Amino acid sequence: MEPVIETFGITKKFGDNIAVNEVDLSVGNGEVFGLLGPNGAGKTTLLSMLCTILKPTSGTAKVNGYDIIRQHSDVRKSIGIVFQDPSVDANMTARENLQMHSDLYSVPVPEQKERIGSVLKLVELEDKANSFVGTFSGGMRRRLEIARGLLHYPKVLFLDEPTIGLDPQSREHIWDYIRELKKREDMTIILTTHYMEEADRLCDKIAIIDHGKIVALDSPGRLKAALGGDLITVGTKESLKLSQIVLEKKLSDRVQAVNGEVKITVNNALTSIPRIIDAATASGIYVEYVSVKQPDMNDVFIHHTGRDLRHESGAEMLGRMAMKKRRMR
Ligand SMILES: Nc1ncnc2c1ncn2[C@@H]1O[C@H](COP(=O)(O)OP(=O)(O)OP(=O)(O)O)[C@@H](O)[C@H]1O
Repeated sequence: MEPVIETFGITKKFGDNIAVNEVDLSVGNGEVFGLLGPNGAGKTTLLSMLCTILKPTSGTAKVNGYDIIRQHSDVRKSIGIVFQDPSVDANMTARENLQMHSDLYSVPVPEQKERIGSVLKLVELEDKANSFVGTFSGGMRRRLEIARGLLHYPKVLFLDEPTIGLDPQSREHIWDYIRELKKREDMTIILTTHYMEEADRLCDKIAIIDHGKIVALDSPGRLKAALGGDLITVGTKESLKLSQIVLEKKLSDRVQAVNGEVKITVNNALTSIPRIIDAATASGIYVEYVSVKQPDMNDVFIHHTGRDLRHESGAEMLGRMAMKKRRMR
């Protein structure tokens, strides 16, 4: 099967900073493909190059068979973009916003009314068609932006952090629309996220990106299975010291100390836990708690990047959103 997106050593440098570093990846038709990574990993930069908003420093990519450098206007016509930059006008109604975009993208006039009705229906905003966008909640605006990105029948939809800052219920709604789109319109969807649950539940494939490089790429199920075994989490103030002891005593060779916890992957937790606690006690380390589970996406992420994203505060998230919006202008 011919990939819908294919990148060839695509690279973007900002001065000495290599934001995207020789990335090769391919996305198949009809896939929901997630770029998952910590702040500054290069997700938005990669997406922006694929959308022809930014030009690569070297390498290139094909989107829908078109080269992003030589055939950028063909790429643009064949894709839908929903980025962080607020792209709907608060002083217009939902329908007026969509009407303006249809004209901009030359959606044939006889088809416009039906198309606008159909995208509004998809994001459940039909009854708000004539309301001013200024009165919409954050989630409703995001839904309208997605509807807008779909008006010209794109074959590929690019979504930059589609649910950032939304409450859990609005997030679930957006996930439903994305799933529906994939099913109904046979569309390929590529999105960036730093929400583990979003990547896990929504994406067919996930590329974990860190320091501009893809460090893992597979289906969520296979990424989790690759970690294997039981994951023991030990809470202690001396997580670094305990992780070294576990390694020295060969209790496991997969150990990471993150945020006051030690994550230890073992074949059998039942036999390993007493030995880990004995080793800790013998070294005078106080163990606050111990838990066991099968690895989830967050563990996959920690395994590949050495970082835990769950600890981002609301203020950090808002700061990041503001910075992104500034950069997109
Ligand atoms: N226009 C720009 N000028 C200079 N540096 C930039 C620009 N855009 C991005 N960068 C830098 O490139 C790197 C990758 O940024 P990018 O926004 O792609 O990361 P990201 O994974 O989307 O992160 P986040 O989730 O925080 O938005 C960062 O170090 C960032 O500071």
